[in-house]
Parts: sequence; C-alpha cells; structure tokens
Amino acid sequence: MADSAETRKLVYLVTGGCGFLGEHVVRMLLQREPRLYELRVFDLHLGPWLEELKTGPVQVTAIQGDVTQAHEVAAAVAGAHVVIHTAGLVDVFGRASPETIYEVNVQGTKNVIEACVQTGTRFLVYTSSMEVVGPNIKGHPFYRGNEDTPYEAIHRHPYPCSKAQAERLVLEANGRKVHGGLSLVTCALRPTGIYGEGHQIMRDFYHQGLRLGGRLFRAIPASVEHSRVYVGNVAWMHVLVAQELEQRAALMGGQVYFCYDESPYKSYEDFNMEFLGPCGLRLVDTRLLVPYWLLMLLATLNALLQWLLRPLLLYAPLLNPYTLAVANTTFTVSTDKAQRHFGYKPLFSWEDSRTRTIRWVQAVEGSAP
Ligand SMILES: NC(=O)C1=CN([C@@H]2O[C@H](COP(=O)(O)OP(=O)(O)OC[C@H]3O[C@@H](n4cnc5c(N)ncnc54)[C@H](O)[C@@H]3O)[C@@H](O)[C@H]2O)C=CC1
Ligand SMILES: C[C@@H](CO)CCC[C@@H](C)[C@H]1CC[C@H]2[C@@H]3[C@H](O)CC4=CC(=O)CC[C@]4(C)[C@H]3CC[C@]12C
Repeated sequence: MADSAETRKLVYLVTGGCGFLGEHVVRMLLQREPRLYELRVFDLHLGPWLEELKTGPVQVTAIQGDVTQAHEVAAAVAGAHVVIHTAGLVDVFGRASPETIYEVNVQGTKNVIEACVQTGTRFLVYTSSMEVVGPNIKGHPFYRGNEDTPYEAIHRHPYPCSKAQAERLVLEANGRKVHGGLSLVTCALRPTGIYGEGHQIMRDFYHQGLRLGGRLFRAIPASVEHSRVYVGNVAWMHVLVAQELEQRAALMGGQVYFCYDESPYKSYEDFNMEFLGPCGLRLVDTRLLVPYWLLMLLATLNALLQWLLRPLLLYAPLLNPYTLAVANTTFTVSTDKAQRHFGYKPLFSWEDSRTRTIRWVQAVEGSAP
C-alpha cells in the first residue's frame, strides 16, 4: 500500500514492547502495518534501541510505565485503536514471588481490559501461552493437540495459573460495551516455546555450554518432543490478528489461537542444539550416568538452595522441579485454526528462522553472559 498521510490513521499500543517478543512485535508493526500513525511502546524498562525508531514516518512514543498501575495503563491506552498486550512476568525460575507474578500477569491484564472499556479502545490482542493448557501437574502428554483437544489443564505453579486467569479475563471481556457504546473485541494467542533473536534462555544455555568446555549434558530423552515457534512468526501472527480483528470480529472475537510455524518437533535440548551445535557446542548423552531420579534430586536441591540463599542472593538456575517436569513432558501442537480464521501463514520458513537464530547466537558470543 502506498505510504501516504491519509492512510496513516491508527494508534497502536504494545505493552511489554521492549521484551523479547515485544520488540519483534514493535518492529513487525512498523514494517507491516501501513495504516500506523502512532505506535506507543509501554514497558517497565524501555530499551535504548527505541530511539532509532523515531526517525521514520510513524510517531513512536516510548512510555515507561507499570501495568499494575491502573492510571498509568489508562493514560497509555486512551486514544489507541488497538492494544497488543504482551507485558508479563515470565518466571518459572523462582525469581519473583507468586504474589508479584499474579499482580503483573493477572491484575495487569485486568487494568488493560478496564482501560480499554473506560477509554473506548475496541481491539485487544493478548499474548497468552501454551502453558495455559499444559503440561499439567499430572505430566500428561499433549501430543499433536489443537485448540479443541480435550486436556485436563490443571496447574499449581504461579506462572501457568496467572496466564490461565489472565486469558480467561480477556476472553470473557469480549463483547463488553466500551466508552462510546461499541463492543470490545478480544482474542488470545498461545505461543509454544518461543525462540529467536533475543531469547535469554538460549543465551543462558550457550554460556553454560561455553563454561563447560563446549559441552551440554542431555537430561531429557530425545523422544520427549516440544513444539517451538520462531519469534518473528509469533510477532507476525500478533500483527495479522490485530489487522483482521475488526473485519472478522464475529469469528475471531473471544477466540484462542496457538502460535505455530514449520519449526520441527524435537526435545527442548535437541531443538536448542539446532542453533548451539553450529556455534560449536555438543550435547553429551549422560542419561545412563544421570538417571531421572538423580535429576529430580538435583532439581530439588536447586529449589532448596534457592530458598536457603534467598535472604542473601538470588539463586535461580535453569533446572528446578518445575522446569524439569515441563521439559520432560511431551507438548506438541498441530493446528491450522489461525490459517482458517484469519489466513495466517508463517512469514519465516524453518530454514530462515534457524539461520537468523544461529547468526544471533554467534553475535552473542562477544556479549557479557
Ligand atoms: N518466551 C516464551 O517462550 C513465551 C512467552 N509467552 C508470553 O509472551 C509474553 C512476552 O514474553 P517474553 O517476551 O518472553 O518475556 P520478556 O520478559 O522478554 O518480556 C516481557 C516484557 O514485559 C515487561 N514487563 C514486565 N512487567 C511489567 C510491568 N509490571 N509493567 C510493564 N511492563 C512489564 C518487561 O519489562 C519485558 O520487557 C509474556 O506475556 C509471556 O507470558 C508465551 C509463550 C511462550
Ligand atoms: C533439564 C533442564 C536442563 O537441561 C532443561 C530445562 C529446560 C527449561 C528451562 C525449559 C523447558 C521447557 C521451557 C518452557 C516451555 O517452552 C513453555 C514456556 C512457555 C512460556 O509461556 C514461558 C516460557 C516457558 C515456561 C518455557 C521456559 C523454559 C522451559 C521450562
């Protein structure tokens, strides 16, 4: 579409716009939403890279704010046509308290919804998570499931509980009258494990491998498969949903969509090696030496250490009872609902996603751990 002033009339707000996913959503909007007049980037921690975005035709407004503060959210939402709500505390490592996780992920989402209702913003896209579904506390596998697959979604950990509550609030808000008398249209996207440029956990694994002499030790059987999705395709799905939500409100309003692409089903560790292998690391199979019960013991010791050290320092290793259980439970998605409902097709092929991620990891080598 031609870049002309009369086409540029929409105001978007991206909460968490400086996060791993949020930054990709911001950049994707600037590349793929020709109607954009103003892009508001709302985050607790603003990134310096935002400055470079202020030279283009779109007004980029950086807003340092806290989603737990209703008045800050309302001020950021007022006048926006679309809100993409990605802000959240993504903590399965015990860094934040359950109360804080709830405050950000649930109360923060309530604040976003109420701000839309009070100020008259009609379109809300929420970044939910596969964890709303599973793996559940019983370790039941979710094998090639879709949005309609029956599954006992029971959780205890604060993170999946908070995401499930927030998603439910967003879907229940669909159809509420907003200021001005029109209806709020909401939907929730459920990414599986996101990877790509900026993924902190991938960076952590890479630095762990460098510290261990170029080796990572397999803890999870290769047969335990996870779905993973490239961050660029997750960002693209967010933008596409936001663009289609008005025209297809009756079909898409109140719906959930898994985020998916052509990334292969593999165990979490084997999938990571698609990027870490070409960067010089190798995965050593130690499962004969380290049986699962010993892994559980190590994970439990990590949790105990975290609790004992908390008054002195934050000890938050990747391995804890929750992350081990999740990693050790198959969770794969096979669906085309997003394509059927709003014509989604991945923007990045698996080969392109892999190449981009490898290049990023290679660039990470020089960065501080
Ligand atoms: N990383 C993953 O594999 C997956 C992530 N998700 C969801 O995607 C969303 C983004 O996740 P990531 O980009 O991975 O995490 P991230 O931690 O990189 O980004 C979250 C952003 O939210 C901001 N934020 C946190 N608390 C805030 C507050 N009180 N007020 C304002 N901003 C706040 C952070 O500063 C950060 O920039 C989250 O809602 C997460 O639950 C869903 C599925 C998978
Ligand atoms: C046995 C351990 C040492 O090798 C392996 C530890 C791997 C874990 C750190 C990851 C395994 C599965 C990941 C989670 C999964 O991708 C689903 C997620 C969805 C989200 O919404 C946020 C991230 C996460 C919880 C993700 C976090 C890291 C793992 C637990």
